[in-house]
Amino acid sequence: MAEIRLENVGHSYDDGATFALNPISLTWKDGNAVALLGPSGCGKTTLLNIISGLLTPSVGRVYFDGVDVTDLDTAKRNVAQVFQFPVLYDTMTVRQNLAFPLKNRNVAKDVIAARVEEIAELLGISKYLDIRPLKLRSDLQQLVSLGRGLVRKDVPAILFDEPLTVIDQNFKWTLRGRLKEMHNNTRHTLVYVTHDQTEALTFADEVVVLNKGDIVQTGTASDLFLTPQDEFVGFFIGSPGMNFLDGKVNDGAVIVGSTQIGSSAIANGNVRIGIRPEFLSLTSSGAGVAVKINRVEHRGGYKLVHADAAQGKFVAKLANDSALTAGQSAHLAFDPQRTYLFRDSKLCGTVDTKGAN
Ligand SMILES: Nc1ncnc2c1ncn2[C@@H]1O[C@H](COP(=O)(O)OP(=O)(O)OP(=O)(O)O)[C@@H](O)[C@H]1O
Repeated sequence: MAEIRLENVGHSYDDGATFALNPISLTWKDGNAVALLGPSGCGKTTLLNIISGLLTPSVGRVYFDGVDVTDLDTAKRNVAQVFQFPVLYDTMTVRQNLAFPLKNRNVAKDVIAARVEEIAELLGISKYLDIRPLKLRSDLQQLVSLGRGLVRKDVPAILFDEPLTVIDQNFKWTLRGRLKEMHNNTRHTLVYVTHDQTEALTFADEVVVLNKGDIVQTGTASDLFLTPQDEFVGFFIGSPGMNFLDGKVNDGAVIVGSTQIGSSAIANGNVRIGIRPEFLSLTSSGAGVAVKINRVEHRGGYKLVHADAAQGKFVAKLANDSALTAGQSAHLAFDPQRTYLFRDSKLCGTVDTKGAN
């Protein structure tokens, strides 16, 4: 396994007129599981293909364990890859498909046999080992594809491009758990592209959030959830995402409408106040910003309350025993320790409880 380092790597598909991936520098530690997360078109696959060698970057250099591999093709980089859809040989059985990457490298027969059994067990496909893959459902075929990616232990990295797209929703949970367990045991360097935040957050040690060709934040699941550095991350991570209300800072006081919600040392001026639906409270009487409830959504274990304040629309995630109903007025209170201030989309400060009313 290898440390992967990118130095000022960027890519343009139109000779520099626009960049699908703006130049970035980063280092992923040997043995880490990294997820590349972002909406469609943000540059995830471009970045993955640059690492695999399918794409030569327009600028910058790629290093595996300090060795410059920028000009090496995929085969020479020796990485394992799993794509969105199955890539298998139908002239071979599942067992032979799984064995192929090892056989190709002259691994001893008994070692291959044991490893194939181990991977099949991990993926729950042991009973299909002697069948040809095209006889299987597409999700089972994709499991075989995953197995082919996972079977070798001597690769610098395993690269996954949305590998669970065709897998049944319920089995995805199981499989993610098994992949995580496998990673804990083997500490392969894994790079995993997904647009699904649950997949990224449950799987990866480190999540890289991309938007419009830029890395907007890199962090653990809780970094991204609790301290988004950018409004995009606040909104993109979480279900529903972070709320943003218009506010201002005036001589240290953080104010929404006419309510002081706390204090902050940042300069006077307008701010966007970011707070997650989990950390808002709504009461039918008392202090706080005046709001009107629009809609109450029952979600089984909790309620989502959609409301309007003069400073913006927002959603609060409340316990099932909340008695608030659509059409009524309410008061919004903030958890200052979980409230963040943004300017020009970037995090610029936090809120102190001092002065809150
Ligand atoms: N071969 C190509 N030629 C021209 N433009 C491309 C090519 N591949 C990707 N792009 C463009 O580059 C940008 C980034 O695409 P990329 O596939 O890396 O994004 P992505 O985040 O992986 O999206 P998706 O989740 O939809 O695959 C997009 O605007 C896309 O249209």
